[in-house]
Amino acid sequence: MTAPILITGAGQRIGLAFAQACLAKGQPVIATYRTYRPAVDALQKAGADCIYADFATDAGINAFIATLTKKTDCLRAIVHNASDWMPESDDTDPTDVMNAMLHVHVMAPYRINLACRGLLENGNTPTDIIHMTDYVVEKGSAKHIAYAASKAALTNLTLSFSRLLAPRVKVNSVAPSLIMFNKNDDVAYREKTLKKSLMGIEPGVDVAVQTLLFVLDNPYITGRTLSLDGGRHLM
Ligand SMILES: NC(=O)C1=CN([C@@H]2O[C@H](COP(=O)(O)OP(=O)(O)OC[C@H]3O[C@@H](n4cnc5c(N)ncnc54)[C@H](OP(=O)(O)O)[C@@H]3O)[C@@H](O)[C@H]2O)C=CC1
Ligand SMILES: Nc1nc2c(c(=O)[nH]1)N=C([C@H](O)[C@@H](O)CO)CN2
Repeated sequence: MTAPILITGAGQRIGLAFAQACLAKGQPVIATYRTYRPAVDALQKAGADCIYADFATDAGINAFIATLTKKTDCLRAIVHNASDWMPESDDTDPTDVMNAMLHVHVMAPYRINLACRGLLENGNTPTDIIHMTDYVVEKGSAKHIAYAASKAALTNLTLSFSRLLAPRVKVNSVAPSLIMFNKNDDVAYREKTLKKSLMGIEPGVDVAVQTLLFVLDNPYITGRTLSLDGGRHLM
C-alpha cells in the first residue's frame, strides 16, 4: 500500500494543484482545508481524504493531529502549504497578527512534524517534509512583518528537522516569490510586482507542482531551500 502525502491548505491554488497532480499519478493524498469549497468535494471524489483543519489555535492543531493519527500509520511526505498572507493593518492588533502568523506557519508545522515522525519513518524511506516558505525571508517585508518573520522561523525548522530526522526523512523548504496573483490584486499592483523579477511573469501553480515533485523524487537533497522566484534576488 502506498503511503499518503499530507498536504495542508489544499482547498485552493498551489495546495489544490499539488493534490490534484499527486492523485493523477496514483499517489494517495490526505488534504486539509479550512474553508469548504466545491474544490474540496472534487478532491474527495478524486480519492483524497479531506480533513477540516484550522491551525490558528493550539486546540485546532491538536484536533487535527488526533484525526490524522487515527486515519493513517504511515506517510510518504508532509507538505506544509497552509498559509495566511496577513499584512499589518491599523484595525488589527499586532499581537493578533503575530500570533496568527506564528500558529499557522510555525506552531502547526512544528507540532505536526513531531507528532508524525513515526508515520514518516514507518515505510519506504527516505520520506519528505517540505515547508512552503517565501522569498521574503531573505529581504523582510515592510507590510507583512509578522508573516515574513514567521516564514523565517519556518525556514529554520527546515534546518533543525533535517538534522533530527536524517537519513530516513529529508526536510526542505521551497521559497516562492510571485507564483499566482490573488483575485483582488489590481492592475497597478500586478504591473509593479511583475517588474520585481528578472523573468517578469506570473508563472502559475505548475512551477510549484514541478518543484515539489522534483524534491520528492531526489534522494539526496535535505536541509536546503529551493528558491522559486524568477531571479528576483538579482533585481
Ligand atoms: N501564491 C504566491 O504567489 C506565493 C505563495 N507562497 C507560499 O506558497 C504557499 C501556497 O501559496 P497559495 O496557494 O497562494 O496559498 P493560499 O494563500 O491560497 O493559502 C493556502 C491555504 O492555506 C489555508 N490557511 C490559511 N490560514 C489557515 C489556518 N489558520 N489554518 C488552516 N489553513 C489555513 C487556506 O485555507 P482555506 O482557503 O481553506 O481557508 C488556504 O486555502 C503558501 O505557504 C504561501 O505562503 C509564497 C510566495 C508567493
Ligand atoms: N499564503 C500566501 N502567501 C503569499 C501569497 C499568497 O497569495 N498566499 N502571495 C504572495 C505574493 O505573491 C508575493 O510573493 C508577491 O506579491 C506572497 N505570499
